[in-house]
Amino acid sequence: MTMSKSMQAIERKQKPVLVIKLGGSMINHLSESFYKSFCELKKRYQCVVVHGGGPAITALLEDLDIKGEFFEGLRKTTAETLEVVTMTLGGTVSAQVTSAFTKQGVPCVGLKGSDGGLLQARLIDEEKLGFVGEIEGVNGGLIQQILEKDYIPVIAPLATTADGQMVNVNADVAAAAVANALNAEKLLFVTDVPGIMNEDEIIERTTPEEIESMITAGVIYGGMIPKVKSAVNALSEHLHEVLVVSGEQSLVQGDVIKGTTIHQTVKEGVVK
Ligand SMILES: Nc1ncnc2c1ncn2[C@@H]1O[C@H](COP(=O)(O)OP(=O)(O)O)[C@@H](O)[C@H]1O
Ligand SMILES: CC(=O)N[C@@H](CCC(=O)OP(=O)(O)O)C(=O)O
Repeated sequence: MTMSKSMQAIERKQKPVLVIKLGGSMINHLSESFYKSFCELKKRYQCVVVHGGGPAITALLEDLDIKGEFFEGLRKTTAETLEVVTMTLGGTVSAQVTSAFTKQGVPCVGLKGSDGGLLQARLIDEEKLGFVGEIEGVNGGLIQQILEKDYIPVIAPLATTADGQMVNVNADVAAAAVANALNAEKLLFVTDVPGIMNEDEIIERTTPEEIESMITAGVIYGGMIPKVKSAVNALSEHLHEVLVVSGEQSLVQGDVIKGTTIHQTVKEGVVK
């Protein structure tokens, strides 16, 4: 029996939101089992994708002989760099992600965060970082409208400031802001490692306090830092768990999502 349109709409609204951030490190290496498990998750969640593209930006900057510089995982973005960032994230990478999903039979719509006020930002520190933004608003209504049409929104982490300046936003930061705006139940960071590692061991569950110590001890470094910091900032009364998972394998094992789970600290029965 086929479901009426209104029944389908009710069923969709009852599904919790899952935000999936696809790391640039993984975009061209996502496995068949990743896509299969994505389709499984799509039955249980309203999925929203935010993609990165750091390696592709770096490669094009090198080809063009433009010097790059990072501060705490954020790319210094001059006007010249911003042009490369915009064409890479909003052009090549966005099209690569949407065409890969389309090939797997997943209907999706690629959007730049600068479209329709989707991601609104302010400059963090123009002198030090140039055109790099932190998110101060998300047009969640626009994302909901796309979900209502049964398309997966695929968002590039470009944003605009109040006076219309395009800015570059770290994709982990953008994904966390989208998850918060949509009261998402889960946020997944899909990357090129099976989770947060301590030497060769995967850490299955961890808390904001442990993460702080792992950063200080140098166990967590480089590109993992913006990811775990965004994860910790994203934890809320709605979002109890953020996961770091690999895109080289299936995201799920049975009903359980594989990888490292970052969860709130529980103290004497109180979730903090
Ligand atoms: N404790 C850690 N566990 C796993 N990976 C780590 C850890 N600390 C740093 N990393 C690095 O973080 C990388 C993932 O971040 P990044 O390269 O920015 O990926 P993405 O493009 O997916 O956002 C890993 O490939 C690894 O080199
Ligand atoms: C401000 C800033 O650093 N923006 C990032 C945006 C892309 C990104 O975050 O991609 P990954 O997830 O692949 O690292 C950059 O320019 O590389």
